[in-house]
Amino acid sequence: MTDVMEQSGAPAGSGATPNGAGRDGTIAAGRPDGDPGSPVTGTQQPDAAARIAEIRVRIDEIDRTLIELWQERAALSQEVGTVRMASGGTRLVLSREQAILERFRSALGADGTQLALLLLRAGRGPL
Ligand SMILES: O=C(O)C(=O)C[C@]1(C(=O)O)C=C[C@@H](O)C=C1
Repeated sequence: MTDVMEQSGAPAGSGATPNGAGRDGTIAAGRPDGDPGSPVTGTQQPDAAARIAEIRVRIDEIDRTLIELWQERAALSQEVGTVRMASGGTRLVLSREQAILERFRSALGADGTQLALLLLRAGRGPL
């Protein structure tokens, strides 16, 4: 795929969205062997391209950590729910959810609220 195609969005009829994800959220592999390879940097300037590649190493580390933490949190949240319901308690504790929503909102603003809603849903399922 060329830079021009990257900038102008997905090829017509590919079913992909501008960020590269398909309608179902999956990312198509860039190579036939399934290895996504090294995505283009979006610049032709070598120094800028080198710096972008360097920064992306750390971004990829952060993303891996976020995914691990997301999965760990969801598993812990599910365990809390299982323990509570097995002991005759409620599936949810809304006051606790409110406190978590407020924690994320005060740290990150409106996006924090959206993030917290997704985190809570990952653990206890949709309301
Ligand atoms: O802390 C709890 O009691 C949980 O059950 C975990 C959790 C969460 O994911 O943070 C999930 C459901 C509850 O309604 C509140 C919070």
